[in-house]
Amino acid sequence: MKLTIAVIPGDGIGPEVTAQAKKALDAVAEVYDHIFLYKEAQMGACAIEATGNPLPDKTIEICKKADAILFGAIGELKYDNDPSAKVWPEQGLFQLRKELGLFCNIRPVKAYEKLIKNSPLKREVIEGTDIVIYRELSGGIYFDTKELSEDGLSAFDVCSYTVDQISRVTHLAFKAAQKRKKKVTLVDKANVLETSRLWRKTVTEIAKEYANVKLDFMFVDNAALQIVLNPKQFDVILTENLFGDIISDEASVICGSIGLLASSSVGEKTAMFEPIHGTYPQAKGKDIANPLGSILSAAMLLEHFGLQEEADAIKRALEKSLTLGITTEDIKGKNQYSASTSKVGGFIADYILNQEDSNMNFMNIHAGQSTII
Ligand SMILES: NC(=O)C1=CN([C@@H]2O[C@H](COP(=O)(O)OP(=O)(O)OC[C@H]3O[C@@H](n4cnc5c(N)ncnc54)[C@H](O)[C@@H]3O)[C@@H](O)[C@H]2O)C=CC1
Ligand SMILES: CC(C)CC(=O)C(=O)O
Ligand SMILES: [Mg+2]
Repeated sequence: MKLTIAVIPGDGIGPEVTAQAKKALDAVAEVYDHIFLYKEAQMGACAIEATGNPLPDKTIEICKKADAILFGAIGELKYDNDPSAKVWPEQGLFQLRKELGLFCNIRPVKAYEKLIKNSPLKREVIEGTDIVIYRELSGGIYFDTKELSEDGLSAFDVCSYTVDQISRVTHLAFKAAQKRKKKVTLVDKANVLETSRLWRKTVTEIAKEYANVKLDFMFVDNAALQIVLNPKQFDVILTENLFGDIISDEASVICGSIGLLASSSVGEKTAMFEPIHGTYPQAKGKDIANPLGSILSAAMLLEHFGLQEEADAIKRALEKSLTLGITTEDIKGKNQYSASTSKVGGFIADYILNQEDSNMNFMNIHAGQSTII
């Protein structure tokens, strides 16, 4: 298959982790005889520095022409800490999601056997957890009117949703549940918010079309508790933009690190693949960030095009890296045995290239070390 992939590395650790995802894709292309062409584009703080605009027109054009988009992360402390900034990196991401009509962000969360001991949660709580969060991505409080009063003493952000926005993501969530454990949990705040009441009404109606899927409801404050108390009760979580953003970061604790969580953002015409984390500015340029979320996002990209065998090859390589303990310091703690971002990415690419004979790569990576864990 020939695919043109727009690559937006972004800011902070974005370029470092995206480079590892590309290595994995290149290895897949070689082994499975595909052609992946990359078109790099700027977005975020780097784009502001270069052009004054967090989302240059050229980036939109490259993304619209591509078959899919691989995205790192955007954002920089300089802008986070300047409330009076006129333009900021995150605007680029939100505008791109809008331009491309990306309305559903899919975030799988699972407990990896090898990493259960790395989670601060107990084994018996998280073992076997397999959740997928369907986060609405085009509406809600992130997208509607926001204003600071002239005297600077008050501000508002409007949260709005339409039935159409709710319906399209709901259908995707129910279709996913049909192929899984047949349960959808709608996370909302319907005891307080009018938008949440519209969500409940709309989702309840749509649920009738999926008779084999059980629908239940949970208020978001309780969901934040239940995700760490009893995550195994969830199958598909369906929720609005802000709640999905927050509870998915929380759910990443189940995996052992947010650096492991991947996502796909889908629209009618295209899809973007991105780790769920941000730019982790403290790690920028240090080659210590976990690249697995970005690499798994590349696997989701392949799945999107029906390349399941290829996606599975990436996932097996990832599992092997966990088994061998070739992991970054967020997993292992900072010590002599933690591997760098590029070494983890290199191992995964080599493992795919060498048709899964890991021994040689393992020796290369750990040359001079007699033990690894
Ligand atoms: N999709 C995007 O581009 C996102 C961008 N951001 C932006 O990123 C910047 C930093 O935001 P934060 O709130 O600090 O969130 P963050 O996700 O960048 O980092 C939070 C914490 O998660 C951990 N972490 C994140 N990614 C990791 C990785 N790959 N490997 C190991 N550990 C990792 C680190 O402990 C870090 O301190 C801000 O400017 C924010 O706006 C935040 C979230 C998403
Ligand atoms: C730029 C961020 C506010 C977006 C975010 O946190 C996310 O989409 O997960
Ligand atoms: Mg987020």
